[in-house]
Order: sequence, then C-alpha cells, then structure tokens
Amino acid sequence: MIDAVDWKAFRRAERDRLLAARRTIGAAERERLTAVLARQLDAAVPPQPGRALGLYWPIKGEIDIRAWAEAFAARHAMTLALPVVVEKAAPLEFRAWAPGDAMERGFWNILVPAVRTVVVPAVVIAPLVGFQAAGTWRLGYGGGYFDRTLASLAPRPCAVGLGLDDAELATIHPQPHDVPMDVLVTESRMLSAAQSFSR
Ligand SMILES: Nc1nc2c(c(=O)[nH]1)N(C=O)[C@@H](CNc1ccc(C(=O)N[C@@H](CCC(=O)O)C(=O)O)cc1)CN2
Ligand SMILES: Nc1ncnc2c1ncn2[C@@H]1O[C@H](COP(=O)(O)OP(=O)(O)OP(=O)(O)O)[C@@H](O)[C@H]1O
Repeated sequence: MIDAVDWKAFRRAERDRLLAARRTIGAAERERLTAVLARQLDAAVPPQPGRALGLYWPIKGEIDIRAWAEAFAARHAMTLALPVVVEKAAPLEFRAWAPGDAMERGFWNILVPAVRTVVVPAVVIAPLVGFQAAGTWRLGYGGGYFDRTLASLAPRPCAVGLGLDDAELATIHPQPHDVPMDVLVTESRMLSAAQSFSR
C-alpha cells in the first residue's frame, strides 16, 4: 500500500517528466497530432444539441483544440464554455465562451472569459498530463480542479480526457478523490470507462 507522501511525490515527478517531454514536440508534429486528435474527438465526443461543450484555453504545451471545438459545436448546435478557477482548491466554474469574446487573466495567467455567464456543460474535454488506461484515470496539473468539478456538478458532465500516447502511465496510483474519465482519447486510442479494464 502506497502512502500519502509517496503518491504525491510520484505524481510530482511524473508530471515534471511528462511536461518536459511534451515541450520537446516540434511544430510540424504538433500540427499532425492536432489534426489526428480532432478526428478522434469527432468520433468520441457525444453530441448534445442545445447544451454546452467545455473546452480549455491551451497552456503548458497542451494541444490546441479551439478550432476543432468551434467546428464541432457549430455542427451539433452546441455552445462553448471555458473553465475558470474562481477560488483555489474549489470546483471550476464554466463560463460561456464564443470566439472573439473579451478575455481577462485569471489564476496562473490563464485567459478566461471576462463576462461571467455560468453554464453546466454536458460534455467536458479535460486535458491530460498523464493517464492510466485501466480505469481511465487522469493525471492533471495537481490542483485537483477537474476532480472537484466533476464531483460537484449536477448533472455530471460526460468527461472526455484528451492526451498523447506517450503520456500513458502503468498506474497513477489512483486515490479516493480521483474521478475517472468517461472516455480517454489519444492519437491512437479511444477508451471508454466500461472497456478500459479489458485492454
Ligand atoms: N488549459 C487548461 N486550463 C485549465 C486547466 C487545465 O488543465 N488546462 N485546469 C485544470 O484543472 C484548471 C487550472 N488548473 C491548474 C492547476 C494548477 C496549475 C499550476 O501550474 N500550478 C502550479 C502552482 C501551484 C500554486 O500556485 O500553488 C504548480 O502546481 O506548480 C495550473 C493550472 C482550469 N483551467
Ligand atoms: N473533491 C475533492 N475534495 C477535496 N480535495 C480534493 C478533491 N479532489 C482533489 N482534491 C485534492 O487536490 C489535490 C490534487 O489532486 P490531483 O493530484 O489528483 O490533481 P490533478 O487531478 O492532477 O489536478 P487538475 O485537475 O487541477 O489538473 C490533492 O491533494 C487532493 O486531495
């Protein structure tokens, strides 16, 4: 049994390693990955007409899915929303967002919609720093924000974790507070929570 200090130290070390590896991806490869992941998302994300799709404003070398999200939302009559840290160690708030909306800097300098129109998205794309296939577990930046958000939103959005093949870990040492993703998407795989144990 791994103790509390161990899983935190393990995740800190793995985050550093995975974020460093992600930073080395060149522009051409990033463009290729962005296109492949857009096709994967088209197949994996359940359309919810009339509802909001949660995306993210890319930071720290995350794949930029804004163009994909705009096209997907337009095609399926969905609106878009971005996550906002309103308070440290609290759930995220999702604010309605459309391309061109006024933005402001939030925590960690992340750009967020300046106008506070709070929505509950039907589907949320959660960027992964790392993942564990069996259990569809997500490793993020270590704030616990998506875990808290998924635990608190009603109805609970469908959570789609988006990451790269190279970000796979044999285990993230899942903890009681971790909330599994409903679907995990990488450039070569699509795992749903129900299937992930069989792979
Ligand atoms: N693009 C994007 N936006 C997002 C998220 C995300 O994963 N990606 N989030 C998903 O949750 C939330 C932001 N979560 C974050 C959590 C921690 C850190 C971070 O760098 N923390 C530093 C400093 C900690 C501190 O100041 O105490 C660190 O951990 O070293 C950044 C963002 C909301 N917006
Ligand atoms: N629902 C919750 N209630 C209270 N604390 C929580 C909750 N979810 C997570 N935490 C705390 O948040 C901290 C970070 O958790 P973890 O390492 O799982 O973050 P993460 O999922 O990688 O981060 P993020 O979602 O912000 O990218 C942990 O110390 C954990 O105890």
